[in-house]
Amino acid sequence: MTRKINLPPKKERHKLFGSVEPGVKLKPIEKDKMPDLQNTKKDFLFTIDAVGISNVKHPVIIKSELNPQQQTTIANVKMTSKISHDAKGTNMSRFTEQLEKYRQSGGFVLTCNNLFDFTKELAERLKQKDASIEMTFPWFYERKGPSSELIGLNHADAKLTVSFEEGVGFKTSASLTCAVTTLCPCSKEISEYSAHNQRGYVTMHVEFTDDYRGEKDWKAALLHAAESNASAMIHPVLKRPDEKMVTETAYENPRFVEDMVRLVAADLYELEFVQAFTVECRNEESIHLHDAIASLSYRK
Ligand SMILES: Nc1nc2c(ncn2[C@@H]2O[C@H](COP(=O)(O)OP(=O)(O)OP(=O)(O)O)[C@@H](O)[C@H]2O)c(=O)[nH]1
Repeated sequence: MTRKINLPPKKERHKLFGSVEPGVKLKPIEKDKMPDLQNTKKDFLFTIDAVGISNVKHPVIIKSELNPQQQTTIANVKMTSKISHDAKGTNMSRFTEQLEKYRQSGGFVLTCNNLFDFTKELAERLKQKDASIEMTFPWFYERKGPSSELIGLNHADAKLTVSFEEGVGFKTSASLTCAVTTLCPCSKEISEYSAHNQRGYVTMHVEFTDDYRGEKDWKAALLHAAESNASAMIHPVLKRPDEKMVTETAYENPRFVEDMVRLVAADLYELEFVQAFTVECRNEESIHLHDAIASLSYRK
């Protein structure tokens, strides 16, 4: 039989588990009477390149050339600024205040112009000459089966970074990691039949040209650069006719990890809004426990 419990009131329950009455409090409770340690001015020896907050989860609205053309996703946000050697600390609360301002104005929309305004205002709010924001988020896009045209959602990991510095201007960069299929050319060449294949992850880091304002959707462009050069694309929904096409397409387009980074680099080279790039490919080898990796960097 279940034991009947004589439940005390909540306050008593808290006491039972160790809560105590508040102690004597002598320190001021008014903001203007509190010491402001972080605003102490003295020679603190070193200038700090970046101080701020990271790992902030925040809903953001992103636009895309691919369907769905607008979506709300969760970004992991990092915001920083420099502080000079004569200031003890930054004002941490102002980073989240700035984020909240954008949320309350109808949601934080991740466009270049919005991030330019955001970083400039953040620098002003912090009374500093610079500010940066980095947004990492999953981006979802529709993918059709090649034969059935049945739609499902895929996603890639995206990162957009904007930095503002007084007298210098804005710097914008981005990264995208997406999954592809790669089929081993060596395996195809030496085997009587079949060829092993694997899921490859292509990561592209790009610096945008100074005049880029998001006219072309960088996410869709980077995704295309990776997928159009792979052995085959990854699909959420495949019926048998689709599966046959994907399998044969991979066999017709074998790729080493080296081939992948060079071919993707060629596409990024052709994108006018890209100033510099790094391409990495990591194949989760199906015939090994280890991964095969390659990377290259280029500045135009
Ligand atoms: N600078 C700094 N602040 C920190 C750190 N960790 C936590 N904080 C806290 O961030 C909180 C808010 O700081 P501020 O933004 O300077 O708060 P405030 O001075 O009341 O706000 P303002 O009126 O905007 O200047 C403080 O309670 C700090 O203790 C840290 O490592 N560095």
